[in-house]
Amino acid sequence: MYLENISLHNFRNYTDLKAEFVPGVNVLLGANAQGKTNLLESIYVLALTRSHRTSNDRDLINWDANSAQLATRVHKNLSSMPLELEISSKGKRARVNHLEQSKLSQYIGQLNVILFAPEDLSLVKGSPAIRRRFIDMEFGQMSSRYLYNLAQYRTILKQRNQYLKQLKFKAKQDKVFLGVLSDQLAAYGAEIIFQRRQFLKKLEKWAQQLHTQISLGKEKLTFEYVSQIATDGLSVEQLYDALQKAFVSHEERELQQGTTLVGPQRDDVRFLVNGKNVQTFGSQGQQRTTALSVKLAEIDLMKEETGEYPVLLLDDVLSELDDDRQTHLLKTIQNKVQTFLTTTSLSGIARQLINQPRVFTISSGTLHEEE
Ligand SMILES: Nc1ncnc2c1ncn2[C@@H]1O[C@H](COP(=O)(O)OP(=O)(O)OP(=O)(O)O)[C@@H](O)[C@H]1O
Repeated sequence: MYLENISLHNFRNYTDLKAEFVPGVNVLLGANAQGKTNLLESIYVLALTRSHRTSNDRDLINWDANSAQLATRVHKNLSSMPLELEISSKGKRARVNHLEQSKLSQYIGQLNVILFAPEDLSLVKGSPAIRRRFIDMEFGQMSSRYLYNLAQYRTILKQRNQYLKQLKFKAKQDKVFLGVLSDQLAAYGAEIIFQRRQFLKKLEKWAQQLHTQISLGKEKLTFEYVSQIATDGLSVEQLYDALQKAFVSHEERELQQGTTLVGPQRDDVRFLVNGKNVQTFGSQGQQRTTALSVKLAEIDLMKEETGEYPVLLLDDVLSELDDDRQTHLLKTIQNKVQTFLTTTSLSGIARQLINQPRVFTISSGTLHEEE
């Protein structure tokens, strides 16, 4: 799939922007703080209805305005379709083919994007929360059922945590309602863990191939799902039973601490290179290769799952990669993945590897196409 164009009204520092893109590589060139990342962010927001760098939607609206409008035409399945998103203090409204969607989860998935930024190294080096967010965001784009399970789980988790806090201060504890919440949580939690494991299995297959290529056959990348309960090879029903048992065995501690201690909100994924945890034992280079392989693997996985390649957003990453990795990345995307890449200079980029890029210069929220 690719974006034919974009139109932004009062999004960040773009008061009025209209641009046409090429299906190949679109280079966004400009000095610092001109709006390069804002433009990538707008594409990300059009895909996922939320930003990758702020959870406060107000930040996305121009400081002098009350609402922002974003629109694009997405080309896929040999035709094209308009997507529109409005962000205001009242919330978000999304339209597909001019039809308003009653739920944002119905809108998400029409446009698939993969964002790659320098901080993606934290996917390997950072906290488990970063990896959970990665799984949830990427997998959520491919499965509305997963998004639904996640939303249900989060709502019940919040209720259960509130209830645990209340119980903590009660002399006489009525645990019947806690049992009901635990049961619901186990049901959604089991689905989530099952789907995550399936997703990771598929992603691992693609990431493994890429990692082997980039490391010239020297390294084998594997993934491991990390949870307080045993999850290996278990069905949804078995995971449900395991979670229920875990809630029972953790009940005393949960009551003391006033929070839920087991479940997918605490799980993690470990990346292993030649059987060793790359987070603790990997060199800087191995960690970079792992992050790159995992991100690039998403491109192939999305194609496998949805039938279309996603749109790739590269925020200032080419200059961060050494020549070999840069070459690998550019060869992977060449002629198949629409790519938007931001850079402050073209000098560090192997331009000969990019087939007929369209170069836009960005300055103070305006765009000019270079001849
Ligand atoms: N809500 C907003 N309304 C108006 N302007 C905004 C808003 N949010 C951010 N900006 C402006 O956008 C600019 C930052 O743009 P952006 O983050 O896209 O920079 P960039 O071109 O990617 O630069 P760098 O190369 O430093 O990352 C800043 O000048 C900032 O003041």
